Amino acid sequence: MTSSDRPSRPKTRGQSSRSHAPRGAAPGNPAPGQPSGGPERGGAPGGKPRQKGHPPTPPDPTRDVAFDILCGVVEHRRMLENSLTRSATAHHAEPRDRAAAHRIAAATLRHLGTLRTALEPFLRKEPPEPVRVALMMGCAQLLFLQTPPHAAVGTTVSLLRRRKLAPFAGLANAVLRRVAAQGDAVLDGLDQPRLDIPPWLWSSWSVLGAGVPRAIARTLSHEAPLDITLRPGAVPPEGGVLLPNGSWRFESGTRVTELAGYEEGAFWVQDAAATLPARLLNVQNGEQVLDLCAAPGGKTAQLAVTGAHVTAVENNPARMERLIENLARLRLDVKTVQADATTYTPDAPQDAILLDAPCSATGTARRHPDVLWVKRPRDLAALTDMQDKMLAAARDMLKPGGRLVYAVCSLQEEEGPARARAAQAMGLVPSPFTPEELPCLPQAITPEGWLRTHPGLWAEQGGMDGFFAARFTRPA
Ligand SMILES: C[S@@+](CC[C@H](N)C(=O)[O-])C[C@H]1O[C@@H](n2cnc3c(N)ncnc32)[C@H](O)[C@@H]1O
Repeated sequence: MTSSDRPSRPKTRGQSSRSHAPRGAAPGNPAPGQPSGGPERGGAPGGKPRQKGHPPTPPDPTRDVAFDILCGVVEHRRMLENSLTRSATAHHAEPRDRAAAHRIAAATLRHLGTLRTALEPFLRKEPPEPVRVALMMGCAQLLFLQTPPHAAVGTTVSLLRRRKLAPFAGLANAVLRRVAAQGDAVLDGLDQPRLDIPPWLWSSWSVLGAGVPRAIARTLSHEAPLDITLRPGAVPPEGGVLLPNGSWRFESGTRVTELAGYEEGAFWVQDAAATLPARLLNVQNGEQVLDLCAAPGGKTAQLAVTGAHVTAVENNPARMERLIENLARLRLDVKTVQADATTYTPDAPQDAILLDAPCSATGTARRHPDVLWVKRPRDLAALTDMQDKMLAAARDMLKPGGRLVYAVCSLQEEEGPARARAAQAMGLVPSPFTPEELPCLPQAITPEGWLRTHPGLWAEQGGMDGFFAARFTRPA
């Protein structure tokens, strides 16, 4: 993380000096510490910790995996999913440990700027970054996950000891006990929405309208609900709410595999906003349709249920496997091709193409809060270059008069409006969307006839992912 991406911190630090070291010990945490950046009380002369006297720390794959994920994001800009798989294997984490680790890591990432700033008054010295990560993780459990204080404090202290950071166990004990004692008061006066979005993203979202960055940030502070798309005629599982676009929404934390009809292929997981680009391609029964960049296949499924002849192209073998599994569960007849969308040549020119291009995915930060802290402005150039190559390739795969919808789950200008203009410069003719085509969300159609959704829309129902889409035709 670069310093410019970090939320600004208050300059004054004084509360620690007014504080008193806590008395007593949390379970599994026998030595109360001191509220300073120094080593745990009882350290040997010369600053070396005395390890004697502490019982062995119990294994805790949940916190180990969450800590690895967070260090991966904060220190190495590694995506959450990559660290999750690697760390879960290393720590022999059971599925429920993985799920719990994901929940802790995601809550910490959703509130990363707030946690960093809230901890400042408790720290006299800057701790090493992994220690700060452990403190933020402990704090997130206390303030946002309602973990009982003894568990949040004790597990953080044990984690530091397991990770050869024992000299900071006392600091963690003291700081987290003080945070637990003060509770939500530690958040008083903090502009949480502003702190939890890196400044470069906040300012880049201002073009979406006054107040939009704040509306987005508010939605991103909550876990996203689960949305599904029903196949035509299927019975919706119980417990969902019907959204204006036809998606069914379930509470966050709902296990999709436990919903009635999952095994039978009655529905697929798809955010409400993600349903819009394929819908706006207006695919008809019998048309030849290409889905470029198809996995995991929500949009492929939408195209296939129309009765069109769909070919799904995906270059990533693991994601292709997932796409094939999903299509098999849904019993949908789709031709799948593992290929690079920039060089693939279809057997015949196509009636319609959906290009859901790889992108920064900043529109999906509700589900993937790591995106906020992993992506940098300089990552955009390689993505926009790839998007242009894909647009040019897609143009050449179309019949004269054929339709193309370009879509990205990004909120960034460079990947949205700028690419639509690039497509026009490549000879593609704009075919603007109209608000009448989208009566469920007319406010998402821009004056240019593009689709722009963001997480602040339908906020009272839990928001939606951010998407940009534009439609074109190939001239005759
Ligand atoms: C935004 S995701 C697609 C989501 C998908 N359309 C859906 O609705 O489920 C982009 C996909 O493009 C794939 N991809 C990236 N580069 C590609 C390339 N050169 N050729 C084909 N697929 C590519 C990625 O592996 C990823 O699965």
